[in-house]
Amino acid sequence: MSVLDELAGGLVVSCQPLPDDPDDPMRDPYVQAHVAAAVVRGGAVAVRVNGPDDVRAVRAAVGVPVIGLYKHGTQGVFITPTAGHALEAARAGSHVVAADATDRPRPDGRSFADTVRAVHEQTGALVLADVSTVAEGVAAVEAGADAVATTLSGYTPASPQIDGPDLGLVARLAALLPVPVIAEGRYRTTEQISRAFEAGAHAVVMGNAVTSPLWITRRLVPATPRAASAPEKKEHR
Ligand SMILES: CC(=O)N[C@H](C=O)[C@@H](O)[C@H](O)[C@H](O)COP(=O)(O)O
Repeated sequence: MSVLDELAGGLVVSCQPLPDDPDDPMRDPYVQAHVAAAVVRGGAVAVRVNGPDDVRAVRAAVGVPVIGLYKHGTQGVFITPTAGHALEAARAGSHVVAADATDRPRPDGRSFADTVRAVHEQTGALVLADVSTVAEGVAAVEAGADAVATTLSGYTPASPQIDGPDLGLVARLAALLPVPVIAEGRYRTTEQISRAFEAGAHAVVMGNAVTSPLWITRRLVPATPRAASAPEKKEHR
């Protein structure tokens, strides 16, 4: 049985600190290991984790598959941008390595296929292609990806800039591709999860809406009167 079979019909939870806030107090492998253990206790069938240190800590804390990535930078191709990052994520204990498979230029000028080849030849991990369009999904499978995720729809110029998840992309990829299609990106509600499975998703990934108190609180606070009148922010410890 492939490790991807363990994800079938389930909820995957992404346990990551906020990429755009270097001071997110959740940026700590010990913390992420506990977050991962909690979501697994809640029923998550797998977890998605960023960086070798967090992958190692989470791998030791949970018994479900770990989808590891290794972000480098915040612009352009930054989710596991090179084969070197992918190999580090795999060697830290990822069962599946997620990497950007969009058609944008990669920082080392190499291809997504090079990353797939390196991971398959040098480790036992599978490769999950994070894409933003149908064409990128098709190309990722031709390059050898074991599964495709809609993670980057909404984050590239070629994809629709919508507030909610790109359910249309899930449906089109699921109808076309011979590999599992994973729905990811801006899933917030149980209804969206159901609609992704109806569209043919193999699994659904939820991140910030489950695992980032910073992200969740920042979305709630603007609804309070205090937010409108707040003078300067004081921190009480
Ligand atoms: C675009 C990008 O960098 N996505 C990253 C991928 O690993 C994460 O920052 C997201 O939190 C993750 O994809 C889950 O998505 P959401 O938090 O929307 O449920």
